[in-house]
Amino acid sequence: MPSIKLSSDSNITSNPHKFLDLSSVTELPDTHAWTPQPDHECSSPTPTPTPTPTPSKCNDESVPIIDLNNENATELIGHACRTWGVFQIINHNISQKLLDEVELAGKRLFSLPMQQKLRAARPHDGISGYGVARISSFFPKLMWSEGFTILGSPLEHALQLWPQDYHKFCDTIEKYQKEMQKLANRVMWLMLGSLGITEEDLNWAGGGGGGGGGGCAALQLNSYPACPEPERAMGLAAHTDSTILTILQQSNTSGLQVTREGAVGWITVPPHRGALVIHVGDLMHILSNGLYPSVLHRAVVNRTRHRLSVAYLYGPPSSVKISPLTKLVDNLHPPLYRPITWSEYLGTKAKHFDKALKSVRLCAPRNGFVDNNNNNNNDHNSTVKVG
Ligand SMILES: C=C1C[C@]23C[C@H]1CC[C@H]2[C@@]12CCC[C@@](C)(C(=O)O1)[C@H]2[C@@H]3C(=O)O
Ligand SMILES: O=C(O)CCC(=O)C(=O)O
Ligand SMILES: [Fe+2]
Repeated sequence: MPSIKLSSDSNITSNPHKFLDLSSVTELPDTHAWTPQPDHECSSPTPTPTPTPTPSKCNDESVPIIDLNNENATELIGHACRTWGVFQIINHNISQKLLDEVELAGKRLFSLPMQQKLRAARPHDGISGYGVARISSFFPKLMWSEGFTILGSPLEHALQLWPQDYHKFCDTIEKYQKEMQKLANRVMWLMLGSLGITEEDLNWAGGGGGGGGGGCAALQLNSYPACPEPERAMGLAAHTDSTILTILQQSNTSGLQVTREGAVGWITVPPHRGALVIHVGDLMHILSNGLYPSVLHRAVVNRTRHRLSVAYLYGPPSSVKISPLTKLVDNLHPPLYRPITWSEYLGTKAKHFDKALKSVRLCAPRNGFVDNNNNNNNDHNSTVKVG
């Protein structure tokens, strides 16, 4: 498991003392008042999610739901990645019991008194622990959420939060990390398989057999308390994930919204009990040489319901340089991105946020014009150390 440390010159601030105890606030403070957001479908409670979602082919309106037992899963996933950059999966073999347990562990954590949570506050130059969203510094207003990031072992944080009774949290998180690692590796190989990529083309990723070899990950617990004025608040501002892929578990309250090229506005991803959402991340976009878009997404909040989400942010091992896969590159399709490690990319994201991908780009096709001049970014100072 990795240890990721932000270097001190990072642009990301993580001052936990900005924290209001959101669950006790009855009026939206100015610090959290965003201008009203279009497509904020958040003022009415979500009905209980449907127990058995119907797998669908891609259509224009809703994010596809893909049954991993479907014999055409590879093609369906490939199509969803090209057209949406996001899809939901069912029959993924993660037990409902484990999904419920991790949700409960998150609820237990966020319902602790603020003083206790602050004992595990994310250090100013760090990545793991309790804090506001890392991307907060790029926005003038604060988000209506609190987060907890775990890298590798949860033990240190569990001891800070529950000095006597840390076992329960650790057991659940460790079991979840193990299962998610296998699933992330399997889904990654389904995504790559549909591009014709085989094990010989990618030697760090440990094959698609579900052994889980290769990647590193961060686990992010997000809590969105009920909000007195949801249409003026923002749970988690629009972003793409700096990952190969992200596995997102959302509790039974909707809030996740995505965009899709060609579609107008935000599209809600409805929660389905037992289904997991998969996001194509920026590093998969690079690997696929731009064939798979990384999905722009955000989380909105709700007037009456508390919402919890758990994101398993999956990336490559620290020393691996990620670049467009050789098989996808030829004279007609030059590499669009320069090689970059996950740590370097996290540093770039911390500095440039939504311009991060662009800053790694080699050639921007403009009316067929190839432009190699915007590779001006070495970002050595903002490298994030992984491993
Ligand atoms: C491995 C990762 C990926 C991180 C940074 C680091 C740990 C925490 C992740 C998130 C989780 C919440 C959204 C995000 C945008 C954020 O603010 O923190 C993510 C970010 C990224 O995907 O860039
Ligand atoms: O809460 C959600 O639905 C989104 C969370 C998310 O985007 C993240 O943790 O990266
Ligand atoms: Fe995200």
